[in-house]
Amino acid sequence: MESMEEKGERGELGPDAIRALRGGHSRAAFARMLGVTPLTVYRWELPESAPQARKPRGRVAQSLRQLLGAGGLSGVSRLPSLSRQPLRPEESVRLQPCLERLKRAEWRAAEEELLELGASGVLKTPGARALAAVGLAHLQRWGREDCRGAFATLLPHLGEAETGLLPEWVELQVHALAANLYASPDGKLFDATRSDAHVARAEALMAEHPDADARCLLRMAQMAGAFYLGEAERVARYSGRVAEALAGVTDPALRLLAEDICAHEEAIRGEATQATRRFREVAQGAARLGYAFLEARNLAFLAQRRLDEACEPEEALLLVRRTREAAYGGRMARGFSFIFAARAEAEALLRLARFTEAEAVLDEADAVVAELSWTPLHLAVTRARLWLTTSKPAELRRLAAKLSAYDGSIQRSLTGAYALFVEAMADLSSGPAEHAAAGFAAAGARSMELGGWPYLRRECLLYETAARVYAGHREEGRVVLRRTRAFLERMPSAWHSALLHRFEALLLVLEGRTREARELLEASLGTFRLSGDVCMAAYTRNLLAWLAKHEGDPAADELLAASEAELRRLGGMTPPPNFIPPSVRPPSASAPGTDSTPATRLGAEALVVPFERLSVRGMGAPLIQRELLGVLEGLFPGCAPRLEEVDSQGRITLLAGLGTVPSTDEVEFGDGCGRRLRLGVAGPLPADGRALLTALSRLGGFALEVATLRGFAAVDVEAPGPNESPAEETARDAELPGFIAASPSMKRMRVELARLSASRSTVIVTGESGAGKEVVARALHVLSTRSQRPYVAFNCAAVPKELFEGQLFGYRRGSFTGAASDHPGVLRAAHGGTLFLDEIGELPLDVQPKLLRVLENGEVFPLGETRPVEVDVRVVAATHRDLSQLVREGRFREDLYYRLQVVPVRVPPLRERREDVVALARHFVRQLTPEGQTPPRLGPDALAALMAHSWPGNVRELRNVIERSMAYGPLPTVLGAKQMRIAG
Ligand SMILES: Nc1ncnc2c1ncn2[C@@H]1O[C@H](COP(=O)(O)OP(=O)(O)OP(=O)(O)O)[C@@H](O)[C@H]1O
Repeated sequence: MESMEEKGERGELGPDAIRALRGGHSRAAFARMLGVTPLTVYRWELPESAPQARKPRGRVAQSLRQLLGAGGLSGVSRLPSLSRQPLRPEESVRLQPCLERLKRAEWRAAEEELLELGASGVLKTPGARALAAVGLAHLQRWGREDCRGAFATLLPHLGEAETGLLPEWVELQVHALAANLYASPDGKLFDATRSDAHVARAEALMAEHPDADARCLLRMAQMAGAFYLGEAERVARYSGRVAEALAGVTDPALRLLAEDICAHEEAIRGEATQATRRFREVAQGAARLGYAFLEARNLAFLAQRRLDEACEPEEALLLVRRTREAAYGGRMARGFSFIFAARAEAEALLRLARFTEAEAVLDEADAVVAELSWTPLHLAVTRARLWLTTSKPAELRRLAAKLSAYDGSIQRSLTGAYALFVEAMADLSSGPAEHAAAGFAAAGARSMELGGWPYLRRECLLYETAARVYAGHREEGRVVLRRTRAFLERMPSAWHSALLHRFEALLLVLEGRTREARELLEASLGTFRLSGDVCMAAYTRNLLAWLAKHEGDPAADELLAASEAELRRLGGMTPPPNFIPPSVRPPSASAPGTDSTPATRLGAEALVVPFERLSVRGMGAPLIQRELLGVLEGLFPGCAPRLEEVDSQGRITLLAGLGTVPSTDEVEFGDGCGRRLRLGVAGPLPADGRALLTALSRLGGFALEVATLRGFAAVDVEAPGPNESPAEETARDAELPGFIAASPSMKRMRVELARLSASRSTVIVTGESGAGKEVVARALHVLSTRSQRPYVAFNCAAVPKELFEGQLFGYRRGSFTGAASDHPGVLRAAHGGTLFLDEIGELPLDVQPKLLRVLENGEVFPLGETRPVEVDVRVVAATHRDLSQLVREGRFREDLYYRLQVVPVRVPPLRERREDVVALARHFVRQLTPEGQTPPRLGPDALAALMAHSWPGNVRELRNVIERSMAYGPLPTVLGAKQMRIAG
């Protein structure tokens, strides 16, 4: 027998050689390795005399000869690189635009083009077909959240990647995507080992083919793998790597996706405030890019976060609706985002006591969970709360059993910890409270063992406090209470704090401190009532009625009857038998030493409840404002309180309360972030009323300051500008990409600017230096029907007086010494478009009548011309000076002054619109980060420093500060206050 080497040398590729080469491989596998069909291999192996027999030719023959030379396939796991077929030029040309579309999240167009390409037969090489499949699978996974569809698309090409048939850079793409698909939130697909194997293969290829986008995809796969395995520490580690990998990513859709991953990691770590900001930013970025999946997903998370901040449930429902709209618009499959949106929706419905609807929403989401073979843990807390409220212990036990029986691959251990939690909820509902307390403690401890899952821990701590109280464990109750409080300090949530107040009140009753208990219950009731939590408000009222009975209040029976009727009316919300601890039952069962005299409500005591209500951590600004008014109404019934904002010109905007009744007493205060507010009441106040009003306004001011500094959503994606729908606002953002408007006043202005789009009227923009007058002028142009025509800016302060006229109106050659050629002048240069005349106050007196003529007749008289020239220009003028003062001083013509005042627009100084500070700072950080690098984050100390500064130089000063802070050395990951060096 001839050896392989001998055959290789002779280069003979007869049937025997082929069969020997194929060895133990099937024809199909061998064919796949070579990129030919099994039929071709069959023909090679036919006796040479057979009519169908063929011989290998060309490049394939070359590879086979090489293989022969190398001693055959044995020991070769992949074919030598020659068997990798490069893409043909025409294939690359056709594929490139589709891949570019994917980067811009233009899923629909990309899909159509890729499918068309596939069907057209243009893609001949396996590499091109695989690349098209990667594109399709990518958009299915990250455009539609359809992991299964993506997997089905990619699967046929995984084999090709295994056999080394694809060009290496294409193989890398296949492995990167496969790593992510095996780390997907679909229990049927999830396989961390396979995901890791693909990561390893891709890493090996990346040594030769560095690819920043693929690297980021791999880090995302690792982070997702760790998350779905429920390994909190690894999640943190890999998320840091995602953040690092972000640096080189150029693909905008991928960047957003990676940002979203980082936000999730922050949320998992319990850095809720920071996460909220990121969710909001990603949702906005996604809306701008038209990236429905990310928008939907982040809106769902925002809804959940807003519920933590005790927003009104209706607001959360609105966000959920927007999530669904985005998902629908993006033709998304029902997956991860659907489940999270449903959870927020059910939570909001529960607060509105719409129990049946909440249950239906959860059932629907559960069906999706089952379809995806996903862990049921993410709906467990909401479910448990619902069944605790509606007293369904049997259902709770069934849920606990379901959770502990879960044997899927996603977050199995964590699901077990949730099972313990739900079991404890069942005990709280009907079993012994001691068991419940021990159960919550065990579930909390388990969450810590698993690396610390703060959301589960928060629930465990909170309900353990309640259980300890019901079990009559005073000492342990205090200890857990302290722990829960400390936890909520780190992870503020207004809603959970209000609930904790309620449980704390029960503990106080147990300790015989009923008056303090009442105060806490009232504070908690205030928060629930104002935030529209019908359900919790009803429970708290019921406790207050019990307390009244306990205190021997003659009206208690009536109160109790009314409260129980309310609970029944709300859908059978009878408190479970042990819901009221024995110590709160009538006096016979009360603890010794109980203060049984009705609470007196005089002097300092009157402030306890208001102070408690206004100092709940984690409230957003709107809730604080309403709390402030609610507290005033409680203290001075019928006083018609109202809260207004006063700008630097003394203009008033009503923020809350009724604006119809004139105030008889009012105090002004700051919100610590540059805004002046005014709290007013109508009607006579008691003797110390004004002092009380002042003290409350101060406290309200602090609460607002904290809320703003922490970034609790006062103004954000869900708060559109006046008369503007969220969709319109998003559209406006897209139209004016560099125009930052986060504050209500700037949002209002943006709407007004758009309304002026079709008008030709002259606009005068006033405002302090650096406030953004030119930015407004440009925005006017961009939004106007003239946007496709020229925009010309002319600074009246920068041109010597003698050249002024010529520059503005133009001149003919020779019309004055030095006029060597014709000059059209800026007015004619702006024909059809917009002329921005900056520093109009510097316009020389003798030029003023000529400009007036242009404004009145649309006629320009260039120097040296005998006839006027018609121009169609919209003039936008700007000044930081007081033009009326210049008129009084005779330095500005009155007629021109009035002509300019047709449409005045005032840009407020930055100190009057604090909400813009952080948004602008982030915008500048992004703008000033060199291409290809990751913009640093602004650290909390930097944010606080930015918010505290008064910005006399306005936006320009802010931009300079950011520029300076980024000017030295390599960019840090986080920009701190130290780098800012804001002038004092
Ligand atoms: N709303 C905004 N969004 C983004 N950037 C802004 C905004 N407002 C101002 N800026 C930036 O701040 C800087 C100053 O703005 P601008 O030049 O428009 O101020 P100005 O009021 O015209 O100043 P001056 O009175 O000194 O001419 C510019 O870099 C501008 O890009």
